[in-house]
Amino acid sequence: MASQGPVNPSHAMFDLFVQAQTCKDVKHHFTQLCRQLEIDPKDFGSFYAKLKERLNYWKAKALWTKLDKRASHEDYQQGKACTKNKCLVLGAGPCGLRVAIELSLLGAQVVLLEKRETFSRNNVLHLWPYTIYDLRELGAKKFYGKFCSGSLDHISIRQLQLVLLKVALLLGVEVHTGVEFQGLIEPSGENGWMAKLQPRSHPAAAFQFDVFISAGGGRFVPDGFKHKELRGRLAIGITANFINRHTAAETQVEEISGVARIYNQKFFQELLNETGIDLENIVYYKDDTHYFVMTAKKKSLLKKGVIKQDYNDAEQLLAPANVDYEALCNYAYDAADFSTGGGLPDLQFAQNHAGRRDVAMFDFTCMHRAENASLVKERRGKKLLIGLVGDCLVEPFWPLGTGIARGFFAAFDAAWMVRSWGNGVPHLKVLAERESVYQLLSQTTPENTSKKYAAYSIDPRTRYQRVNLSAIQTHQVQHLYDVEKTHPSFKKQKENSAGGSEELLKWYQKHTAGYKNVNVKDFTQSWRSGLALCALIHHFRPDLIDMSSLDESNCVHNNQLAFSILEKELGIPPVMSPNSLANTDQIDKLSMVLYLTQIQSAFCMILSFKNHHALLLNPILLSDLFPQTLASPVSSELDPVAEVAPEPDTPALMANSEECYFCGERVYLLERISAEGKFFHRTCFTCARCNITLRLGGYTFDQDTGDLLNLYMSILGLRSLVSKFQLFLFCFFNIFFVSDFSTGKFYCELHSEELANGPATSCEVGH
Ligand SMILES: NC(=O)C1=CN([C@@H]2O[C@H](COP(=O)(O)OP(=O)(O)OC[C@H]3O[C@@H](n4cnc5c(N)ncnc54)[C@H](OP(=O)(O)O)[C@@H]3O)[C@@H](O)[C@H]2O)C=CC1
Repeated sequence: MASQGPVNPSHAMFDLFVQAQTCKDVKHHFTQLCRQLEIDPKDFGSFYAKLKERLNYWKAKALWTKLDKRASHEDYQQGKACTKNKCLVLGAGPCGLRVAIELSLLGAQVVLLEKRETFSRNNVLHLWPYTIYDLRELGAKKFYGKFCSGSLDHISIRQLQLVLLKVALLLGVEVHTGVEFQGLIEPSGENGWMAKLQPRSHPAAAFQFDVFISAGGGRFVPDGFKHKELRGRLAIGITANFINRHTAAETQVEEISGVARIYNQKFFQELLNETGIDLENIVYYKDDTHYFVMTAKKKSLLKKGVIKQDYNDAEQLLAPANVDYEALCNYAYDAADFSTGGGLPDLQFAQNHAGRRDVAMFDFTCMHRAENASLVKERRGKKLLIGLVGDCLVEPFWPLGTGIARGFFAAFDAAWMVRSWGNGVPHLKVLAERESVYQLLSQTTPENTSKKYAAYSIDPRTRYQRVNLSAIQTHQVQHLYDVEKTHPSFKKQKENSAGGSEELLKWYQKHTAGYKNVNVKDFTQSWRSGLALCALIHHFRPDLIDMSSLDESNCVHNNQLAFSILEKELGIPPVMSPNSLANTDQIDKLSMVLYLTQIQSAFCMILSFKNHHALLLNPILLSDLFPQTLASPVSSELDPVAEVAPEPDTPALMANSEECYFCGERVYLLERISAEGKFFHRTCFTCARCNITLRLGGYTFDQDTGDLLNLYMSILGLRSLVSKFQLFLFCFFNIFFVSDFSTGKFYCELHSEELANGPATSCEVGH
């Protein structure tokens, strides 16, 4: 009744804003509220403070208490960490909105663009415990009373978007819907980085920014980033949403949090007998809609006429032209009706954003993942920090329950990156830190992340259990700094390196001149036979090599000889195998330059130390400088003044070559990769269970020695049906690379999930 509502118009407007159930209504009531309170939302710096001051309404105050608590976290530096930063966020999906909230708490000006006008995703997302905690602390329950009530741990995407949109607006984020981002516009004249938008005349097109966060969803890849596609065996997913009228009869019907064929043969056989529908599994969640997601067998889809023609290629198979939409609706309807025992009366499809019946079919074993999470572009001296979050960074393999949880993690990590940027941390360090954290993202599970949800902040150390912010070094992210070729710093860098290589080449020419079959004219082919290296060694230490015994055609032997001497006497490990140098199609120039620079440094020091005999009086210093030389019997024959080590400023080559962690063979610098402090051949880096090749950042390492998977398998019989369903899913979709924390072994995503989660994790149903 009208008389029971608040009398103060701004209170009434606030209530309407809080209760609004569409994106349009939220924005409309927000504008009305701002007008009523005479606050300009563009005044982002003081907007929230003014709002609090002018809306002294008990309902609002309860919300302010929550938001104040979050804002008071030390990471935000009292909202001053990023006051100079202007951030453009692309995408008002859950992840774009979540990162926008964090950026505004850091004090940045945040403009968010979304091409859709409406929030119409009925699909339901499973929430990890921390996401529930996080959303509660942002006031989710005040905006959506039913939020995770009782044992519910899911929410429809559109409800989640509405909650986050409201919070973002209250914190001063400028949200524009119906605007498409079409690319970056490089700085020119007085202008900094801007965005090309559709419509072109949109006011946000004038926004100049120094941070760009892309949360544009799974298929959106901003310029400069590379996506990898991971594809498993075909698994055809169908999602369907039906209107929930919230009647007593509907309330009675129980949710199905996951049932898989291998654990309930009878159910699926009956379904097949009665309807001709053949499924691997089915999930049903009751939310804004009745939401069903199921995996259907291709054969039954063909038989029921849902798929018109059989193709091996999944894209062709599921292309809209090859799908009978009517038949698909019937298929989904019958499956939903059967699995709920006909308990949902008058099943009627909800509408999707296109105003059609909300049913979709897709190949959900195809997953994209960005190779890196960040990038810095510099043009005309203006730097732009770019970061990816959400599906745009890592698309979830939804049956594993990872999507929104990892999406929020990435949003926090991106905010932490922007905080460093705002604090003036050098750009390469910002990138290195962000990429160090990104390596861990695919490994996160509810089990291996910190349980102290209240302590979670944008600081990765509060969430990831084993994070090393310096795991990746600045020199490893040079390629993520994209500076224009005409920029003075680029030119200088290039000149220096060119000049440096020329000097190096001349030095080698001088010290190998006159040797038979040795002609140093480059950093690649000239070194293939091994004679040039042997000649150099002979030049400085003729006693170590008999040049007359060497045969130019015996390249592998020559290389082996030179590598051994250089390693033993100077402590410089080879960067590749003797065979690789002799036979590879393309010798890596950069690696050779680095290797030869090491050798040059070492021999130069020998020469220079000839005049510094005093040094030899200090044996401790000597042993520090020349460990190999002093330890080796050969070295005792060396001229003492020659006992020198390479310069310490080339750490990469200082490390000795290692044995491969997997095969035990020697692994050379050029061919080696490392993870968890272990070195190995790229080809040896495979999952301990399924042998699939792993990638860095996409594995889990288990330190213990026992294989927990066996343990989980053995206790499987004691677990619930849902648990079995999960394990079944993990086995069924055995392709994705993650990792685990239980065995001294490396695991792919699939098997790590099995290990880390065990069969107890519930499945995610959003997609
Ligand atoms: N159908 C489903 O159930 C889906 C579920 N999800 C789940 O949602 C969660 C978070 O996803 P999130 O990473 O936020 O991504 P989302 O896909 O939810 O959001 C990205 C948004 O950005 C919009 N967008 C894309 N390109 C542009 C552009 N050039 N200009 C303006 N807007 C653009 C997208 O519109 P548009 O979609 O029209 O391209 C979309 O609304 C994950 O858990 C994920 O699994 C994500 C996608 C689909």
